[in-house]
Amino acid sequence: MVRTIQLEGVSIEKNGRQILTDINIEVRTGETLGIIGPTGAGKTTLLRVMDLIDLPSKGRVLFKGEAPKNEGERLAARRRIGVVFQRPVMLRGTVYDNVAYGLRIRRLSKDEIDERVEAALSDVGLKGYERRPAKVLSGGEMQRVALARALAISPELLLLDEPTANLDPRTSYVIEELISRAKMRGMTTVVSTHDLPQAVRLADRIVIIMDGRVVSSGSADLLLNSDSDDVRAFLHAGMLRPVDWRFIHEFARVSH
Ligand SMILES: Nc1ncnc2c1ncn2[C@@H]1O[C@H](COP(=O)(O)OP(=O)(O)OP(=O)(O)O)[C@@H](O)[C@H]1O
Repeated sequence: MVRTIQLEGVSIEKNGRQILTDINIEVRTGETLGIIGPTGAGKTTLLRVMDLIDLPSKGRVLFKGEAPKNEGERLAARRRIGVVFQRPVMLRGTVYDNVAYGLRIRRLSKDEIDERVEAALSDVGLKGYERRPAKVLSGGEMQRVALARALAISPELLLLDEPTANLDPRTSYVIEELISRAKMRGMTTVVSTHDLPQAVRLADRIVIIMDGRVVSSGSADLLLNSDSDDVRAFLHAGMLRPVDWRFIHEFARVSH
């Protein structure tokens, strides 16, 4: 089985705080992996580790089977990863400039940049926004520009941190459809979310993290039938009894 990224015994400590402990996760090429967990569990930090920004205090991270051996290799690997964080950063300039950013760094031709920016903006439903200043967009629009920027580079790994947290239901639906279409094209995606039905709709496998540790992982069905106390505790922490969770799962399946 081909793996795009693997975390082996990864621990992260920041400012004297243990944030992630002994994480073992593999992301298989072509799959969508859902990361769910309560607020503060370490989901964003986990995505930062997968984006090769946060370096483990212990353990190692393999991208395409290899751990970057030096700074040059780490940066080269990072260029193959697209990421959208929860609070997207807009660069100065227009929407076009923002989406073109990674393509210019990669020194693509002007024609190819135009083509890719147009395709990515149309994918996220923002065709016609090219000339708008990015910094005055609404939160939801910024989120979509950030997603277009990540998709435009045709990443080998797409990391999405709560991609619909600030969006209205219709825009959330557009984004979910986009993630599903990217998956159909073979995109390897990791999506962190608070939204359990969303995880069930999008993910092939789900990892539950609590207090910086993986407490369970597997298909939605496997989690549903889990008799682990930790998983049940999470469902309760999310104000969901197992019976609600079961209902959500059925609903997600029917409404997909
Ligand atoms: N630089 C840092 N120094 C100290 N503590 C940190 C640092 N960064 C994150 N943390 C702490 O680590 C924990 C995990 O943070 P993280 O942002 O990864 O959680 P999360 O699961 O993404 O939360 P949320 O769902 O609320 O976004 C939190 O308690 C946070 O306060």
